[in-house]
Amino acid sequence: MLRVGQVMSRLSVCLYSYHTIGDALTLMKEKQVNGLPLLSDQGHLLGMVTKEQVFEKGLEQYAAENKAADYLTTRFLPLKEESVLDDVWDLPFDIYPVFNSQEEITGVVTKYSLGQAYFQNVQLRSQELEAVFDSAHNGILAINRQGIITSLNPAAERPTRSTKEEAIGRFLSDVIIPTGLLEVVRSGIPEFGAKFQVGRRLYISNRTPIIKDGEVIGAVGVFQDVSEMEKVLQELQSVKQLNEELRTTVASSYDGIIICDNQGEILRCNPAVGRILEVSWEELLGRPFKDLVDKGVFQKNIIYLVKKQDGLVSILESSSAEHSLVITGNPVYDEEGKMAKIVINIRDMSEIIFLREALEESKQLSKKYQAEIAQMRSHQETSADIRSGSVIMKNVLELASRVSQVDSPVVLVGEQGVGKEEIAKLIHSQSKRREEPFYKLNCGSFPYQLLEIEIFGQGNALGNGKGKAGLLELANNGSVYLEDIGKMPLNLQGRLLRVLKDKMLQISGGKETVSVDTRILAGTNRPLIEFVEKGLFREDLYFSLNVVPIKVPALRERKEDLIPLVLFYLEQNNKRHEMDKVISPDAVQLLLDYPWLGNVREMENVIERLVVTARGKIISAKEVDLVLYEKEKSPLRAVTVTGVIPLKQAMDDLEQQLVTLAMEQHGTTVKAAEALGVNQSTVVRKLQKLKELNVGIEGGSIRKK
Ligand SMILES: Nc1ncnc2c1ncn2[C@@H]1O[C@H](COP(=O)(O)OP(=O)(O)OP(=O)(O)O)[C@@H](O)[C@H]1O
Repeated sequence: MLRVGQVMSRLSVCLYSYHTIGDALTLMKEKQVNGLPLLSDQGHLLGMVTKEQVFEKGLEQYAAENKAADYLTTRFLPLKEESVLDDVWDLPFDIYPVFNSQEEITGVVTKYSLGQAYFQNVQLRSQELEAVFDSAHNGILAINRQGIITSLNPAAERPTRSTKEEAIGRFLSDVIIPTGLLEVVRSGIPEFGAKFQVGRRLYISNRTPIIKDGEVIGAVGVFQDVSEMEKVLQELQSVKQLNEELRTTVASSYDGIIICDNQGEILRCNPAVGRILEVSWEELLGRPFKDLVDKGVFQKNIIYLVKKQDGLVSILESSSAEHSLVITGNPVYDEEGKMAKIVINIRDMSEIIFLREALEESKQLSKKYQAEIAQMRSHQETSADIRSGSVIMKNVLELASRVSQVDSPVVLVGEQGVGKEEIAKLIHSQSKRREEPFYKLNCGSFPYQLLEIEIFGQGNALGNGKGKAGLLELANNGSVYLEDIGKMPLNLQGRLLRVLKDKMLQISGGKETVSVDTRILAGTNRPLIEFVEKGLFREDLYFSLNVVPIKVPALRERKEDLIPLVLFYLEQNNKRHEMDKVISPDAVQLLLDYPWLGNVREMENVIERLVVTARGKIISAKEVDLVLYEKEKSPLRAVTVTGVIPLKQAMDDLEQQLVTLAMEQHGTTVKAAEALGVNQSTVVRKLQKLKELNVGIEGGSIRKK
C-alpha cells in the first residue's frame, strides 16, 4: 500500500516572516518544489507560499523584496506521511504540507505527484491481478448483468472450448453449456459445489454474484477440474470394496488363516483358527506366533521355517485335540523384494476325512433308496406262498381270507420276518382287487421328503412337467402295504387319514387333490397303540386304520410250523441250486430247539446256507450247530486276557481291534460309531490313526488275544 511519505518532496527548509518572495522563489527552485510552508516565529504553520499564488497576484505587483508572507495562502490541508495514497489522491488542493508522526513538518506534496503515483500504483496492481488471473489453476469466468462474458482466464478456455478472444463479449450460453451463472445473476444467490461435465472431464464450480452498491452487476464462476480426483476417489472406493471382500473371505474361510508380520507378530486371524486350535482367536492378535509353539499348540514354528527356506513351506502336524493339520506358510514380499508378511493356512484334515466319509455314506444311502424305490415301483408279485401246520397260523390265515372279501384297512402286527407281508399279499390276491396293482413301501427306511413323494406323489406346481404319481395313486383300485406304519412322520399321517376317510389324496407340492380308491394294508413290529401313547402316532388315524388288526405270531409260538417250513425251504433251495440235499433227524431236532428270533426270514437264510455249505448229501447236526451257534462261539465276542501287559498298551490294542471289527461288520463310520457308542468323528480319527500305524482296515488283519 503506497503512502504519502513515499511520494512527497522532503524539505530541510521552511519560510519565516523575514523571508522575501525572492528568497522563497529561489528556495523553491533549489528544492524543485512548487510551494513551501511558512512558519511563525514560534514554528507554527501559518500557510503555504506557492508559485501559483505569485502568478495569481499578478506580475505587475511583484517585487523580489516583497515579503513572502504577502503571498501566503491559508487554503491548504496538512497530510501525514503515513496517509494511504488511495485516501488522499483526489483531495481538492494543489499542494499539501506533510507532517511526520511527531507532528513535525517534513515536506510538501502536490496533487499532481499524488495523482501520478496513485495511477502508477493502480496500474501495477491491475497487472499483478491480471497475472494471477491468467495463471490461476482453476478456470475463472465472469459475466455482466446481461449474461455477456466479460472475463475469462486461460484455465477456463478448456471447459469452454474457446479462446479468451473468442469468448469475451459473447453471451454465456453460446460458449458453455452449464448456464448456472445466469441464474446466479438473476437470483443474486451464490451457488457452491455444483458439478458439471464437459466431454470426459468433470468440473466443480462455485458461482458468486458481483455486487456493486447493493446491486447485482454480474457473476463470477470459478471451476475446478476434478476428473483426476474423481478417478482417485473411485479407485479408493474399489480398494475399499476389495479390502472388505478380502476381509469377509478370510473371516468366512473354513480353513484357519493367520497373517503375521516378518517378525512373527500375529496381525490378523480368522474364527476358524479358534475352531481348529481350540483357542480364543481374538486373543491371538498382536501376540507373537512363537507363543503358540511355546504353548504346544504347534510343534514347529512355521514362521522360522518360511524365513529359513525363503519360500512356501507345508508341514503336517497333530494338534493337541488329536486333529491332523496341514499347515502352509506363504511369504508375501514387498516392492523391494523383502519378506513383509507370512500368511499361514491351517487345514484340519480330520474334518475333511470325516466329510468325505459322510459324503460317501450319503451316496451309498441314496443308491440304496434308488434301488428300493425301483424295486417297490415295479409291479409286485402278489401270489402268496404260505406254509403252515399250526392251528394258530391257520386261524390267522382264515381271518386274512375273510377280510380279503371286504375293503376295510388291515393292520398286521408281528415280529420281524413272521410273514406279515406275505399275509398282506394273500389278502390282496384273494380280494376283488386281485387284478389291480399291489405296492409295498417301508415307512421307516426313507427320509421324510422322499417318503412324502413316494407315497403321495409330487404335483406339477412348477408347471415343468415333472410331476410324479405316488404309490397311493399308482395303486388306485388296488392295494398298498405300508410296512412299519408306526414310523410314518406325523405330518404325513394326517394326509393318509384323508385317503382313508374321504378317499381324497392331496398331492405333495401343490393344492391338487385327486380321488383314489386304494386299500390300505399296514404292518408293524410293535403294537400301534404304543406309538399312540408316545405321541408318535395320531389317535384318529389309529382308530381308522386298526379296523381289523391281525396278530401274526412269532415262529417260536407255533412250533408245528417248523417242519413244514424246513421242508419247504429245503425243497426250494435244492431246486434253485440244483441239489438233492436231505437233513438228518438229529439236525432237524437242533432246528426245532432253536429259538428263531428272526422268525421265518432267519429260517429261510439258515436253510439256504445249510444247503449250499453242507459237504455231503446229508446235512448233519454238526453243520447245523455250526451255522446256528457260530456267532455265540466266536472268540471275538469277549475280551480274553492271557497275560499281564501295560494297561495303556492293552487299551490301545483293544481300541484298534474294536474299531477295525466295527468297520468290518458295519461298513460305514456312522454305523460303526453307533455300535461302539461313540461319535462318528471319534471313529474317523481313530481310523486315521490306524492308517498311519498301518494296522487299519486296509493295513492289516484283526489281532486277537
Ligand atoms: N408262512 C410262510 N411260509 C413261507 N414263507 C414265509 C412264511 N412266512 C414268511 N415267509 C417268508 O419269510 C420272509 C419274511 O416274511 P415277510 O417279509 O412277510 O415278513 P414280515 O413280517 O413282513 O417281516 P418284516 O416286518 O421284517 O418286514 C419272506 O421271504 C417270506 O416269503
